[in-house]
Amino acid sequence: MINPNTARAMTESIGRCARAVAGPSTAIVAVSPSMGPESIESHYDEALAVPGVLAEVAAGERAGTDGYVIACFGDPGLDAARELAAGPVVGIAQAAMHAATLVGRGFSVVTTLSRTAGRAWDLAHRYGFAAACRGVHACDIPVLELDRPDGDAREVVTRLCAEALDADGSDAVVLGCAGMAPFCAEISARLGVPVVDGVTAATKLVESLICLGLRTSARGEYAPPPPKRYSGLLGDFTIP
Ligand SMILES: NC(=O)NC1=NC(=O)NC1=O
Repeated sequence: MINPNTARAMTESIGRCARAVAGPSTAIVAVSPSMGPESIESHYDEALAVPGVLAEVAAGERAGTDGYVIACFGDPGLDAARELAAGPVVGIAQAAMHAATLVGRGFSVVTTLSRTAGRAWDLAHRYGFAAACRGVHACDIPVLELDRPDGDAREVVTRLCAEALDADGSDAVVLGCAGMAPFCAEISARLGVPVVDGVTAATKLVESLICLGLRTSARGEYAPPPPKRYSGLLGDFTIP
């Protein structure tokens, strides 16, 4: 489980959520880069998070990791990570959107800042869910304030999920941030519709792919990157 931001509390929360659904033979290791943004709320943050994500994948390959979840709703570095990894790499946005389309005709995404809505739409189109994604709604709560004990994030997100279902005519909700994972079961129970959290969806998807013997294809686009020199700080990365 790679948390692409450097917020330790989120990494621990992601690990807890993944372990809650992981099978008995699955060892969950939750990690986050030592460098990068404390939260990812813009294209700039996302770009600066990718080197750290790739460093964690490279370390995982050296350790023999079977598969990876990129636990940020922008799926930062997903394609590049697949070039490094032998096993499957699944982003929480892609996993959540897939799961939502298996239990509903149309889903609404409820995410954090309004400025990240475009990225969610981009991913829906990239993953082939342009028709199934009926709307993207932002609660405008900063990522690192989602778990504030004195905050009202859980209520705000729940209310926005209900409004999104009505506004979009959708029948499922995708939570658009790893920080919302702990809200998932309660919101689903209160609204009576499938609410999908990408952290747990991606965890089970990676498990399933591994169980099916499906590894990232080394043929074509996801083949290991051609060897070359990387100067400056990036030169410290060793591609496995
Ligand atoms: N839409 C989002 O805010 N996504 C995220 N930012 C993070 O730092 N983690 C996420 O999942």
